[in-house]
Amino acid sequence: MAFNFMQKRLEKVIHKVQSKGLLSKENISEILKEVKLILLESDVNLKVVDDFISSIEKKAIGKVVDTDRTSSQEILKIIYDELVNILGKEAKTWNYQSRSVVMMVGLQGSGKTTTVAKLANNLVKKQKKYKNPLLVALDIYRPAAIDQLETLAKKIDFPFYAERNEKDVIKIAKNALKLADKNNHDLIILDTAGRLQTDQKLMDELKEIKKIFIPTDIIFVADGFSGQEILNVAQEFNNKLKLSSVIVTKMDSNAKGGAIFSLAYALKLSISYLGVGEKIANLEIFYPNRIASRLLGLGDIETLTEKAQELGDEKSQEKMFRKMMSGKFDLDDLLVSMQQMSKMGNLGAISKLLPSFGKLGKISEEKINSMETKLDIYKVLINSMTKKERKNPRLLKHQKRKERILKGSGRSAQEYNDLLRQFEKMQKQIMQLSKVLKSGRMPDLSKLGNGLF
Ligand SMILES: Nc1nc2c(ncn2[C@@H]2O[C@H](COP(=O)(O)OP(=O)(O)OP(=O)(O)O)[C@@H](O)[C@H]2O)c(=O)[nH]1
Repeated sequence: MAFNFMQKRLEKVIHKVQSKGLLSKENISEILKEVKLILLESDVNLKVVDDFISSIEKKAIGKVVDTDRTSSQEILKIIYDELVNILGKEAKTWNYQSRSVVMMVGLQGSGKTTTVAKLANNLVKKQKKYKNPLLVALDIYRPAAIDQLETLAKKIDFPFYAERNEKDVIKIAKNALKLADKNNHDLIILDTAGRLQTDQKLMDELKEIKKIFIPTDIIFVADGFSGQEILNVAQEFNNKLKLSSVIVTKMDSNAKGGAIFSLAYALKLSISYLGVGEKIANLEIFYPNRIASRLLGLGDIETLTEKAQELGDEKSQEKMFRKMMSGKFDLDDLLVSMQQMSKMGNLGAISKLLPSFGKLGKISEEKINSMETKLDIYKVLINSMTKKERKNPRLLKHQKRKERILKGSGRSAQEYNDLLRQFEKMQKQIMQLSKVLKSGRMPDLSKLGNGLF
């Protein structure tokens, strides 16, 4: 999960701040020392950390001097604002043109080829900004890169251009541009070979490609695992090519993500997206305010809401709600809900978007893992039931049916009974909620969600 390393540590400090209520000058200095250490351990550049801490210090200590002590909420707000400031203030809006040419550059293995497909998919299928994309393979030095891009292009059903026997990249680039003009491609994404910023010949090649295509965007792809050295690398690429933004990849793994702070603050480069997995859909727009909120354990309800909205159209959600309220919620509906939840990501990832100070946020990692396991078992059991049984859960009390389902699913009688018990409990809660809603009283939402686990 993105920023796991930093988030876990920062959350602890923030809890400490919250538990104090009022803070003295000494309290603040102590807290800032801890924050500084966390950022340094996360590979954030020293100069960036120093600027960040001294800016908070000035604002926070100023408040204490005015009032003798100041509230933890005010200090939290100052830390949050400074985080947003460091991360780039606002999300980078996409530079939409009637025809966009995007050039992906960076070190070897940073994730360029994967990101070409992810970005094309995001801009065409998700954001619907373009209709006719073309993915161009300009990495002739690693032959597998061409196959890799071709496979990805096929997966998303997008046109792809490569010349497997041509050794001159510039020729390929010129031919690709001719094809793009002929076929009116409105989004052209170039996958260039990974290279060191010190390799003059290859850096000149990028400049040549730039001259041919005159790209609207030159995106530097940085590996989230990068340490301090990424600053010099990006600086060199920026000097030679003038970068438009950065995409930081592998933020789903244990990458510390310190590079993001350094690139955004020290080089003033905008971070446009984060790569959060190997799948094509695993690309997230980078919103500085949402990331700051997540880092401080304040959750990211906006992203959670967006994920939920992506799951289904309003009509089908309303249909499901009506079904629930009329007491007709069956095991088929439960299966659909569980499948939709899996589409949002695993429960661990979802829980990271919730504020950690609320009831839900306090769920431990073990509990989340056990919930995940239970959901998987329930899915297997429901999949072994007939349509009729899912619609009429009462049939599931029959011994013969139970034996058949257990045999088919390979699960135990205890797990089967557990599913039925939890489902009944959930149905009762839904009925109670439905009565309360119909009576116009305010429902006690804290009791909801206890049903399944
Ligand atoms: N977990 C994870 N893996 C990623 C992500 N992005 C890329 N990868 C993986 O990182 C590895 C390298 O990615 P590529 O797309 O081949 O990198 P590249 O920059 O094109 O590599 P070169 O062509 O050698 O320069 C692959 O195994 C990808 O699946 C990401 O966001 N998360």
